[in-house]
Amino acid sequence: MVSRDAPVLALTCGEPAGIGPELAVMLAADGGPAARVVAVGDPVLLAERAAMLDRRVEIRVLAPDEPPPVARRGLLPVWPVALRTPSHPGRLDPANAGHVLETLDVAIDACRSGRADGMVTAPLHKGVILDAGHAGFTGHTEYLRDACGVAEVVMMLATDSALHAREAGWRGEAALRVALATTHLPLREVADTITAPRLERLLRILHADLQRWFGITAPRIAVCGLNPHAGEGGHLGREELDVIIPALEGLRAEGLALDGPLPADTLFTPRHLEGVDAVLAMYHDQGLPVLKYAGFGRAANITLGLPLVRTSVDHGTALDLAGTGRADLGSLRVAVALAAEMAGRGV
Ligand SMILES: NC(=O)C1=CN([C@@H]2O[C@H](COP(=O)(O)OP(=O)(O)OC[C@H]3O[C@@H](n4cnc5c(N)ncnc54)[C@H](O)[C@@H]3O)[C@@H](O)[C@H]2O)C=CC1
Ligand SMILES: NCC(=O)COP(=O)(O)O
Repeated sequence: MVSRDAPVLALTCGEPAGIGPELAVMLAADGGPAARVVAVGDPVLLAERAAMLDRRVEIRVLAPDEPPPVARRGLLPVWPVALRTPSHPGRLDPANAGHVLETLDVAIDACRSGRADGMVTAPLHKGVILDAGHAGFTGHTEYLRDACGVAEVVMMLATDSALHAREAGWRGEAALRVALATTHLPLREVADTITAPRLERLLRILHADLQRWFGITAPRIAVCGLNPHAGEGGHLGREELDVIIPALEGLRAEGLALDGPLPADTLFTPRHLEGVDAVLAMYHDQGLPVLKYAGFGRAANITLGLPLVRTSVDHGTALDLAGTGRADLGSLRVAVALAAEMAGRGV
C-alpha cells in the first residue's frame, strides 16, 4: 500500500501500438514505486493488453473529480481517453495520433489544476504523429514547452543514481546526467541552431534545475564541443571559438561552474566526469549513446525548465516488442520514482 499522501502521477500511455500500455499494466501488476499512478489512456486497450500478457489487473476508470485511490498492487486507476480507432501491437495508425496528444493534454491539465503532482510519459511515436499531419511535432519536450507557455526547456537524461542525489554519504555509482543543447532535428541543422544566446538560456535552466530538483547547491557542468577535438583551435570548425567559448565566459562571470568546451570523446571518460554533475552535449547522438551505454533500462528523461514535473522513459515505442510482455519495466520504474521525488519537493 502507498499512503494517501503519496504524490499523484499521471502516466500517459503513449503510442497505443507500442509498449507503453503494457508497461502501465506491468507497473500496476508488479507494484510500483511510492506514488499513486493514474494511467491516462484507453481502459479497453489496457484491459486487452493485460489479458494478452496474462496479468491480473483491476482497471478502474475514475470519474472526473474522483480522487485517485491509495495505490495497491494489481490496481490501475485510469483517466480515460478513448482510442480513435482500434489499435494492434506493432501496427502504427495515424488515426490514433489525436488520441496520443489528448492523453498529454489531459495529463498537463491534471498537473496544472493540481489533480496530479506530476506526469510521467510512456513513449510515443514521433513519425506517426507527423504522418497524421501534426507538422512540426518533435516530441513531448517541445509539446510541453508550448503547452506550458515557456520559451525554453532542456531535455536531460539521468541514470538511476540520480535518485540518490540528496542522500548524504551515498557511496554508490555517481549519476550520469546528460542534457542536450539540441534535440530532434536533422544533423545538418545542428550547427546553425547552436547560438550563444541559446546556450546561455539552456545552461541557466540546467544550473537552476540541478539545484531545484537534485539539491546540488553549486552544480558543475561540463560542456562538450561540437566539432572533433573541440574544433582543434579553429582548424576543425569555428563554433567553439565563435559561439561556445563566448557563451561560457559570460556565464562564468555570473558564477556558473562550467568546464569546457571539451572534446566529447574524452569528456565522457571516468576521470573527466569526476565531480561533474551534468554534461551538456551539443546534439542527440553525441550525448545519448553514452548515457544509454551506461544505463539503458535504468535511466529516465526529465524535462527541465517547466512549471510542472515531467519525467519519461529512456526508450522508445519498441514496436518489435509490443504485446509480447518482454519489454523491460526498469526505466519506467526509475521515471516514476524520480517524478515522485521531484513532486515531493514542490514546483
Ligand atoms: N520518450 C519517448 O516518447 C521516446 C520516443 N521515442 C520514439 O520511439 C520510436 C522508436 O524509436 P527507436 O529509435 O526504434 O527506439 P526504441 O527505444 O523504441 O527501440 C530501440 C531498441 O531498443 C529496444 N527496447 C526499447 N525499449 C525497450 C524496453 N523497455 N525493454 C527492452 N527493449 C527495449 C527495442 O526493442 C529496440 O530493439 C521513434 O518514433 C522515437 O521517436 C524514442 C525515445 C523516447
Ligand atoms: N531520444 C529521446 C526522445 O526521443 C524523447 O523525446 P521526448 O518525447 O521526451 O521529447
